[in-house]
Amino acid sequence: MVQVKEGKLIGSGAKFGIVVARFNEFICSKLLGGAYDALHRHGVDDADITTAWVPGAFEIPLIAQKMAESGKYDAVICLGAVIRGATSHYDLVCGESAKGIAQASLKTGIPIMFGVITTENIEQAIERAGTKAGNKGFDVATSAIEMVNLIKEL
Ligand SMILES: Nc1c(NC[C@H](O)[C@H](O)[C@H](O)CO)[nH]c(=O)[nH]c1=O
Ligand SMILES: CC(=O)[C@@H](O)COP(=O)(O)O
Repeated sequence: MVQVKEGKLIGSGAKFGIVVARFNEFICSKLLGGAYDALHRHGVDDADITTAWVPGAFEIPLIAQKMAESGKYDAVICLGAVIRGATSHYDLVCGESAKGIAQASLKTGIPIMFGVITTENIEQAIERAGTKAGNKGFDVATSAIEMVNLIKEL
């Protein structure tokens, strides 16, 4: 009989860190609201959520790793919005943010969720921050709950 493991979407009792970028705050605040909504609707109390604001997506990995290393959190949710400008800066910020978050998760063994939206324009960002494409903050927060419970099952 094949053993199948998957995480339940029950968040009560788990502790979550959130790292959110202030750059494009109009978008990121909506992502944060979506993450709070997901955590609350899956039973997470405000007392079990800690939110840290950083200047931009480039700074997310460091604070996410610090949170993960602290032992205080079962998962860390990273939220940001990188919107392409006129130069190659977009590619560097996206790449380093994604790589840094992934490396921090593997280094610490704590689920660190990639909730940084990377878009070609503001319209695409708005679509992913609570309009026609949903709210990516809600999605990654829900995935964080799943990962916390999956790890407990292993
Ligand atoms: N252009 C965007 C940035 N740029 C700022 C960097 O993330 C970083 O804060 C700065 O280079 C100082 O180290 N950040 C975003 O989150 N989104 C952008 O679109
Ligand atoms: C994603 C970015 O870093 C972007 O906002 C920077 O804009 P620009 O490439 O026009 O300097």
